[in-house]
Amino acid sequence: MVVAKLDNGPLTPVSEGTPALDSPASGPSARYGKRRPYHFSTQCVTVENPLQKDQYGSSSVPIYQTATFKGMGGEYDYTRSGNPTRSHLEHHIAKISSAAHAFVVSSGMAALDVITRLLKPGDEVIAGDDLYGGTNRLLTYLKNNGGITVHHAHTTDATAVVPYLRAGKTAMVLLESPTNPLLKVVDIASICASVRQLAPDALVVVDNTMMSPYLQRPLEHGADMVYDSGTKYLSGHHDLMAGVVVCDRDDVAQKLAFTINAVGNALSPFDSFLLLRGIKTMAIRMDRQQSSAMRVATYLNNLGFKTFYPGLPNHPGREIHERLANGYGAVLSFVTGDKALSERIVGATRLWGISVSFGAVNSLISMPCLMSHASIDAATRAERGLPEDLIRLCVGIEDPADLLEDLELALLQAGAISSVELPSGERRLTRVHPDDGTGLIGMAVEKISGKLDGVHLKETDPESREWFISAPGKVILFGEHAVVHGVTAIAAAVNLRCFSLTSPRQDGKIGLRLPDLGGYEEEWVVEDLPWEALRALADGEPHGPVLDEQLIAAVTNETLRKEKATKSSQNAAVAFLYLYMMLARDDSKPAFTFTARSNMPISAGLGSSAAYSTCVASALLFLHRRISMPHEPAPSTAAHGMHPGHVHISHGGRVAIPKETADEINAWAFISEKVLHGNPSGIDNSVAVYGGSLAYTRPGFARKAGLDPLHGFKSLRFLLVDSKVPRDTKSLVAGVGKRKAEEPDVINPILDAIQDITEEARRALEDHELPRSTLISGLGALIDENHDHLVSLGVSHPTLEIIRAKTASAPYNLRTKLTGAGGGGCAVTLIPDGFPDETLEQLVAELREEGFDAYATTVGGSGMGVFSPRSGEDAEVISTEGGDEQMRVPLSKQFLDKDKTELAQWVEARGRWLYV
Ligand SMILES: Nc1ncnc2c1ncn2[C@@H]1O[C@H](COP(=O)(O)OP(=O)(O)O)[C@@H](O)[C@H]1O
Ligand SMILES: C[C@@](O)(CCOP(=O)(O)O)CC(=O)O
Repeated sequence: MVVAKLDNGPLTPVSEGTPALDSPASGPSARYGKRRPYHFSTQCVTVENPLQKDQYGSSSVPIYQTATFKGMGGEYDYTRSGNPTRSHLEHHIAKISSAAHAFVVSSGMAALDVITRLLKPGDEVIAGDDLYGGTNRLLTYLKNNGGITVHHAHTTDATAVVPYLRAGKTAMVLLESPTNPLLKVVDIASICASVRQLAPDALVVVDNTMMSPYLQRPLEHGADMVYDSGTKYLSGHHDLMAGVVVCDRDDVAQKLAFTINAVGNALSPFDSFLLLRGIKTMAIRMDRQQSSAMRVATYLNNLGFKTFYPGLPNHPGREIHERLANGYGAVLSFVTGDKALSERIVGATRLWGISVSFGAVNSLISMPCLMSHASIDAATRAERGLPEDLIRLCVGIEDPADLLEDLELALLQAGAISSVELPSGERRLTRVHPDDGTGLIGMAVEKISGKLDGVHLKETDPESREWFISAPGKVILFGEHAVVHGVTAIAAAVNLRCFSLTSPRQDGKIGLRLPDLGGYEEEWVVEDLPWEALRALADGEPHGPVLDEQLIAAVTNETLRKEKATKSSQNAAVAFLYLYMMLARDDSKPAFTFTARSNMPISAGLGSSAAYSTCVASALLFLHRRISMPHEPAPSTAAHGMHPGHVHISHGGRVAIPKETADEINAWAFISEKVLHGNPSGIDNSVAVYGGSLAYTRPGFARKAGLDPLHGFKSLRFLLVDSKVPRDTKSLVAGVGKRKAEEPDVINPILDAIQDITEEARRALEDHELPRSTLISGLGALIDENHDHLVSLGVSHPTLEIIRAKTASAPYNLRTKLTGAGGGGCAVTLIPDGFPDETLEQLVAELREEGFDAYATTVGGSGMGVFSPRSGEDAEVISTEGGDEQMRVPLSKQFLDKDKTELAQWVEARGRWLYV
């Protein structure tokens, strides 16, 4: 065959005798006398087969979605053996590949399977040493089970195959160029010449997936067969799996056709249609992909990362590649010098998807040793020179500016580069070389302050680790609203919680991710925060009762400058920034991302804001080193020798955080609540921090203030019903306050009556002699009474009354009141002992039918909790393709992606939590 150099120019016409001839192969240059073949991109879109004209002239090839064809002696009888949609596709692929024959099967590996079935026991195969993991796996299988001998040669050196070539023995030479993932170039033409000379019967097979027929056509360099994973560039959209085999030799084609029919792995009609559709845009996609890939490779190379891409001037195989191919493709890889650093980079990208495979319109990032090549064992990977820290980038068609920016932010965030502001005001990016691992975390953090003052973090420093913190929501049984004005309230922690994760970053920024609030995500450069507005607290100085309005205004301004903020996300961000700044110390302003997710309804009266505030306060106090977290309690040891041993009575981590630490957290959670609510009583954050159940009286009023744990509460069952009517605690609390000021004679007696209720309830709950049935019926009556007072305070809502009526109706006969701020939100229903489960289920179902959500809850559980996973250990290893391609998903991504219903169980199962 003629060796055609494409240069985007005319294609070599398909070889003589090919069934693939059709009219669109020749183009519109008749005005110059002789018609010339169309260019490649034109060939891609002109799908026409003169031997298979459509009866209706449909301009797109129809999907013959049928297994069988009627009649006898027709062209098609059974789709395993042949199908018109697939025939069109095969004809088209043969045409654009300038091949005599093309076959399409169900995946790239299926293509290789069909090809290797040409081998028989005793045959020898020579393969490269930088092979795709799946290819390696199949060859190993054949070696162990098929009597095939496999030699791995360093094919980058064309002469390396020569010692293995044995006439009559070598049956197949398997090549790939450039190799995946190291982008090594193999001189296919020169190896083909050696094979012809030394083992003329051997078939040279080339995996051309990295290039596609657009950029490289190995048949033209002497190969016998070429296969592609059609899942990649040919289809381009990662919405199908396919494999393609092309060849010129009729005898080989016959054998391939036999195998495909015999094993039944030909591509289905629908996937054939999709692949045909994808091919039409292949050239235009790949043009964009490879020009962006060149920019990305140049960028990384200029930063000093060892980058593998045949288009780079320093690539050792560039000259050979340019002889063989018409472009450099869109896959490149680079090393960072540190596996953990590479994992952080991969985890920090957002636009680049973490995924195996390549060739699609979306850009992907992966670590081959953990993913596509994980099926090659670590020792073999090392032997073949596959670096464990290698990152592979597969460039898509997004705007290259976005891709570069996302990569740059990830490199910064991971600590692979630092951005330094020069005296001129310009920013310079510098590669940060990984540490040599002398107990330091393995990264240098250069502060973005204009001078390069490297700061090393130790693994033991809280800022260098990830931390989970969680806090419960609450149910107020008696006394909401009144508690703001000094009345005692009774509340308990519920088994719904807010969970947060702090992940360190190295780019001098703090990030806030609140997926529950419309996916709010923002970040701030720490140095650029409005520090001039801060009146810093002296060491140990408490915050004081009033918020610093100047700082509130300054941080509010910071959040206003950001897009996408709603009122609630903005409030949450203001609380976060206010605490961050108030708690910061001059010498340490840690950079990290704080992500919070909650499995309770937000703004429904269950204290989501206090649970969030507790997470924020704990994380910030801790990362600013205002508090320290306790060590895990030592396990029990048996007496041995002179040592008496030590008993550790298992408490599941409870009561491990000392009271002084909890008090400090509570004080700051209250400050965050003030930012969110204006005038909170402090009951919500107290429950979120201390857990359990308690009677709470706010300080500053006539009654004795305090926080007393209650015990009887724990054994009570409740149903929480969310009316789903949104409301705003701040304005409801302010509304009652206003009425109290305007109509004290009406409101004060109501508040006193509520105090009587809470005192009565408390006495009953603490009276252990009281018969259980008397307790339950008494509490039911108090619930009704308290609710009526809340109605008088003007904080009920028609939906809450509907819920009350429903739960009070037969056969349920239950007592319900609003809980929390009211105005919508949740109602709480007391479930007496022995209430049948089926009846409760029926009630829940009926409430759901009416559009409400219901949660059966246990109360009185743990308060705030903390847990730090060991770095790196917790990256989840999940199997992807075929069961043994693995990928490690960074903890922060897992946390973000977990389904809400599984969140609590997943987070709590990460390890040993310590609770207040
Ligand atoms: N999971 C969360 N993520 C971020 N902010 C939260 C979260 N939960 C609550 N908040 C903050 O708390 C506010 C809700 O407070 P509020 O209306 O009092 O409801 P609740 O009765 O649930 O405490 C939200 O608007 C938001 O500012
Ligand atoms: C109304 C009030 O008593 C409870 C507020 O609870 P919530 O925000 O609705 O969860 C106010 C308070 O105690 O701060």
